[in-house]
Amino acid sequence: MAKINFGGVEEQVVTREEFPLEKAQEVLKDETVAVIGYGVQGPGQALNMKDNGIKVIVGQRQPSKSWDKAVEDGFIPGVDLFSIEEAVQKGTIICYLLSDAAQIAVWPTIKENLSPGKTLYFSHGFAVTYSDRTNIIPPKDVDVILVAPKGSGTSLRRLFVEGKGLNSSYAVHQDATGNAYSKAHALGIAVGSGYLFETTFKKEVYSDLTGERGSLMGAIQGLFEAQFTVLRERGHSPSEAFNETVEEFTQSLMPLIAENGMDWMYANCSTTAQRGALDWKDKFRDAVKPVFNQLYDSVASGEEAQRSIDSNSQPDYREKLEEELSELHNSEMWQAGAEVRKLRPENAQQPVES
Ligand SMILES: NC(=O)C1=CN([C@@H]2O[C@H](COP(=O)(O)OP(=O)(O)OC[C@H]3O[C@@H](n4cnc5c(N)ncnc54)[C@H](O)[C@@H]3O)[C@@H](O)[C@H]2O)C=CC1
Ligand SMILES: CC(=O)[C@](C)(O)C(=O)O
Ligand SMILES: [Mg+2]
Ligand SMILES: [Mg+2]
Repeated sequence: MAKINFGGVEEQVVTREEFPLEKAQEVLKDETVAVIGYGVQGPGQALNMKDNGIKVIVGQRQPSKSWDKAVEDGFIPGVDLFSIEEAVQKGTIICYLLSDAAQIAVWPTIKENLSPGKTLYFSHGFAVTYSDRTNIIPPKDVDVILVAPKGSGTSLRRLFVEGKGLNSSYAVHQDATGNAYSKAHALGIAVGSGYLFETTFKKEVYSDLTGERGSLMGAIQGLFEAQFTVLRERGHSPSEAFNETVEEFTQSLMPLIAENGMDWMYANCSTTAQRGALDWKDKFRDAVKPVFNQLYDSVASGEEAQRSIDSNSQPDYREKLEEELSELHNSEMWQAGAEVRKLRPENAQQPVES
C-alpha cells in the first residue's frame, strides 16, 4: 500500500499502480460476483466489473424498471440475470446493492443463501452499523467487506467510460477466510475506483450521512436557497439571482476548486472578491458549525438512520419523494436554472431560418 501524507497525517492508500487491474482479475478469477439490485450503484458497479473482465451476474426482482434496465444494458435473463434468490445461490461474492431500506426487507432471503466461505459486500456501512435497527447480522463464517464509491453510481460509470475513476473507501468487518482484504482491494479496483482509502463500516456511514445531509447535498441547497431568496427579496431578477448563486459556481468557480484548490480559485478572482471572501468565510463557518454538530449527533444517535428506514420503507415512498423533488424542480430558483442551462452555448438551439 502507498503511504500518503494528507496535509500532515499519513494514511495508507491502495492505488492502481500497486494494485493493477491484472492483480484484481487474478484475485477474482474463480469468483462469480452477484450484484443484487440494479438501481443506481448496481449498474455502475456491474458494468464496470464486466468491462474489467470479471464474471458478473445480476439479481433483481421482477417485474421492475431496474430489471428492464439490466436487460437493456445487455444482461440476459437465465444467463447472467436472475431473481435475487437465484443470484445469491449462484454468486460467491454477493454485492448487496439494494436501497438501504430494501436491504432490511430482503435480508432473510440473502441470509438463507449465504453458505460458509462466501463474501458479503456492501457499498455503505449502514446495514451493519445500525444492525440494532436493521437486524442485518451476517453469519460468522462469511467475509463481510465494504467498497463505497464516493459519488453517484452514474458518475462511477461515466468516469470509467471516460478513462477516469472516482475514489472509494473500503473496510473489512469480518475476515472469515483470511482473504477479505485482498477481495476488498480487488473489488474496489474492479468496480472502477481511481484509488481506495481505508475506513470502518461505522466511520463510512457516519461521514457519508453527514456529507450528503451537509455540504454535498442538504447544506448546499440550503445555502443556495438563502442567497437566492435574499437577492430576489432585494429586487434582483431571477436570472441575475440564479447566475450569481448557482451558475457561476458550477460552471466557472467549482471546476477551478476541483482542479487546484480553493486558494487557486481565489487567486483567479479579483482582489475585491478575494478580500470579501476571506473576510466573510469565517462568519459563514461560525454560523453553520453548530448545525453540523447537531447533524453529526443525529447521525451518531441513529436518529437519521431510523428516519430514513421509516420513510423509505413505506409502500408509497417513491410517490412522496417525487412530490418533494417536484417542489424543488418547480421552485423559481430551479425553473430559472432550467432556462439558464438552455442558454449555455453548448445547449443553445440552432437559430431557425426564417
Ligand atoms: N445511489 C448511489 O449512487 C450510492 C449508493 N450507495 C449505496 O449503495 C447501495 C445501493 O444504493 P442505490 O443504488 O442508490 O439503490 P436504489 O435505491 O437505486 O435501489 C436499488 C434496487 O433496489 C430494488 N428494490 C427496492 N426495494 C426493493 C424490495 N423491497 N425488494 C427487492 N428489491 C427492491 C430496486 O428495484 C432497485 O433496483 C445502498 O447501500 C446505498 O447507500 C453508495 C454510494 C452512492
Ligand atoms: C452519492 C453518494 O455517495 C451519496 C450521496 O452518499 C449517496 O447517494 O448515498
Ligand atoms: Mg450515501
Ligand atoms: Mg456517499
